[in-house]
Amino acid sequence: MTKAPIPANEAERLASIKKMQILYTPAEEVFDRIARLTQKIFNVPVVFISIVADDYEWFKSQVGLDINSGPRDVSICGHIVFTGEMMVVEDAQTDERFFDNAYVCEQMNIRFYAGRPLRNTEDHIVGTLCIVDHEPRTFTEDDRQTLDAIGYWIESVFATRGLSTAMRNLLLELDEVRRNSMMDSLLNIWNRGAIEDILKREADLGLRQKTQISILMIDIDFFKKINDVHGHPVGDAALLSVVKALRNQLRSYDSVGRYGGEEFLAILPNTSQKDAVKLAERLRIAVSKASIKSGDEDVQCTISLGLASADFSTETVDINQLVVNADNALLQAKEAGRNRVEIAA
Ligand SMILES: Nc1nc2c(ncn2[C@@H]2O[C@H](COP(=O)(O)OP(=O)(O)OP(=O)(O)O)[C@@H](O)[C@H]2O)c(=O)[nH]1
Repeated sequence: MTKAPIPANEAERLASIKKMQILYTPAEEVFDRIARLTQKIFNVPVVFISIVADDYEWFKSQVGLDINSGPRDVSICGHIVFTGEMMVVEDAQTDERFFDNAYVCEQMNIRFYAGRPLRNTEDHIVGTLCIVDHEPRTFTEDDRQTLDAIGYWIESVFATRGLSTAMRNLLLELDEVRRNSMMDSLLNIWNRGAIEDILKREADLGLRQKTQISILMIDIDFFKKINDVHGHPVGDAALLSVVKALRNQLRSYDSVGRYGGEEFLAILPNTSQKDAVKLAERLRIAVSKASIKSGDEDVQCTISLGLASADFSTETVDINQLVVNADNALLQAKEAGRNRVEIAA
């Protein structure tokens, strides 16, 4: 196996990645959508957007892969970071650089690989967009141009990535190990401690900037029954499907975290009650339309939502009380029959 050489500007490259606040962050819908679309366009089983860090590579988004990082010294993407060029390996098993690579042979069963370098706004190569097949493939000039265009799109997203100030501030304070410990490992969203921290920061910002804030307490309806009837793995798949539907509708500067087993807290900064109601309805409908496979059966689930809003320009806001209010509204939504949004009094 040929190890990828380390670029001459490695220290600057790593510092530039750090500034992006992208490593060990929750999944972001925009990257996941691009990865899913790439999979459809090329009809490949595996797509990933990797960020190549000091001694590991981490996947910002992945389709068809159940790992989210790997060691850099066996990373094929590391070669692209070094050369800065798109790399196509039509059959990794007959390529002398990769035939005995641990990724190729074991973990990822890579036969075909194409990767396009991804540059950030400071013109550093931070990682790659990769497509992988378990069979050898040919890659035409047209295919190269398509992969290049999608890579360009990801680079534009790097440039305009709209995280909220509260989330950016939290990320700035955390090293990668702590970031990882603040995420829910099953759902790849913030855990309860993190979402509570973000809420406090949003409240501080709201107070300073005299804006409005809305929060949503969201709970899956009759979730116990899904587990009991279809089993825990289908329950897990249902959780993932709900999160996907929520993330699809939420804006990049909204935050969502797992508040309890099947309960989520969404924070909508700069959002009036009127706009939050519309968004909550969109979330409710999106979840009700999603379905999960259980054998031959399609399993559907719904959510109940409690909404609480506050206006920092006209009232003194107790953020803990706001959470209690959203929780009470959620309880009302449950009592009123579920699959509905209730607004806190
Ligand atoms: N599969 C799976 N189940 C979980 C997870 N976390 C919590 N649960 C289950 O979620 C269920 C929650 O059930 P309840 O609190 O009774 O609520 P419910 O059935 O959704 O009923 P309502 O909220 O009243 O509509 C319990 O059976 C938990 O075991 C998880 O990570 N995976």
